[in-house]
Amino acid sequence: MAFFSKLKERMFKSSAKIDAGLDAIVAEPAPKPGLIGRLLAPTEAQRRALDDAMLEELEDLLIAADMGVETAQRVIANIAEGHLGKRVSVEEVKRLLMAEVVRIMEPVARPLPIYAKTPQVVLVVGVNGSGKTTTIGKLASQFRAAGKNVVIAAGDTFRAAAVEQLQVWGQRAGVPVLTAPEGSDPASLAYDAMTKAQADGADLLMIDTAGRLQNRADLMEELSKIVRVIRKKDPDAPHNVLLVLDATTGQNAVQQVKVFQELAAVSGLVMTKLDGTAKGGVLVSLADRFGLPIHAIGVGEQIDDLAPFDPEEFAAALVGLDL
Ligand SMILES: Nc1nc2c(ncn2[C@@H]2O[C@H](COP(=O)(O)OP(=O)(O)OP(=O)(O)O)[C@@H](O)[C@H]2O)c(=O)[nH]1
Repeated sequence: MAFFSKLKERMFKSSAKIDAGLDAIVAEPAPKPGLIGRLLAPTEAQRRALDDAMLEELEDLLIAADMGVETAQRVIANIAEGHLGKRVSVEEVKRLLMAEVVRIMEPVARPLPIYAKTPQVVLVVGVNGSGKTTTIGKLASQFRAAGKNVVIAAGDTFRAAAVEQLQVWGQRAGVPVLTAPEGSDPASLAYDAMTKAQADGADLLMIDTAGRLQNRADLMEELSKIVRVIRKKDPDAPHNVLLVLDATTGQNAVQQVKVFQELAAVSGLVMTKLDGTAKGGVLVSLADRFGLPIHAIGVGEQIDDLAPFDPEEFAAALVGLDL
C-alpha cells in the first residue's frame, strides 16, 4: 500500500494538468452572500450544468494532457451520455473521467507473462534514450528477487557507452551481462547469449537492441537477424518483444509504436518517466488505439522505480483524485 501511495505521488508530480484545469472549467465562483447565496448549499454553488461548452473545454483539457484527439472525443462522448444537462461538481467530473480512463486501461494492464519454457527470451526495443537500459536493469532486479536466473545481452554493440551503462545495471541487479566487441554483429552476440542462457539453465534472457531510427531499413534488418538466429536455438523465441517508450515524448509515442510494430512483432509496452510529466495521458491513447499490454511503468531512475501498471492508480493520478 505504501508503495502505491509513493507511486501516485510520483506520477505526474510536476503538473496535474487535468486536475488544475477542471476547477476552472467546472467550479463557478461562490455566489455573493445574498438571499440566493444563503439558500444554496455551498457544494451546490460549486456545480455547473454539464453542457456542450463544458464538454468542449473538458475535451481540450484531455488533449492538452496528450490523450490524443480521437480518444479524448470518445471519452467525452461517453461522459456526455446520461449526464448532459445535469449539474455536476468538480469531484463528480473527476470520477466520471476516471471511470472512462479505467475502462480503457483495464484490458491492457498485464504483467510480463511468464512462460514455463526456459530460457524465456525478451527482446527489448525502443528509440535511444527511451529508458531501455534502465528498464532492463529494473526488470532483471525484480526477476532476480523472485528467484529467477537472468542473463542480459548488450545488443547495442555499436555504442560503447550503452554497453557500459548496461554493465552498471547488471552489477546493480546482480545479473551477468554478455557483451561483444564494439561494432560486432548483434545477432552473433544474441546467438552466443542464447547458447549461454540454455547452457546455464537461465530462466530469462533479456536482449537489449539498438534504437537508431535514422536508418529504419538497417534497424529492421538488424532486429530480424537477431530473431532469425535465436530461432535456430528456439523456434518460439523471442517470447516477448518489449517496446520501451518515454512518457515525456507525449503523442510522439503513438508514432513510435507504429514504427516499431513495422520493425518487430511488439508484444507489450513499458512506459518510462511517468514521474514528473504532464504528458502521461498518451498512455490512454496508446491503450485505446493499439490495445497492446502495458506491462510496467517507470517512475524514477532507481532500481526499484518500476511498478506494475495499475489502471485505477494511474487514472486517479491523471485526473487528480485520491483513491
Ligand atoms: N525520471 C525517470 N528517468 C528515467 C526513467 N527511466 C529511465 N530514465 C532515465 O532516462 C535516461 C535514459 O535512460 P536509458 O535507460 O539510458 O535509455 P536507453 O533507451 O537505454 O538509451 P540509450 O542508452 O541511449 O540507448 C537515463 O538518464 C535514465 O536515468 C524513469 O522511469 N523515470
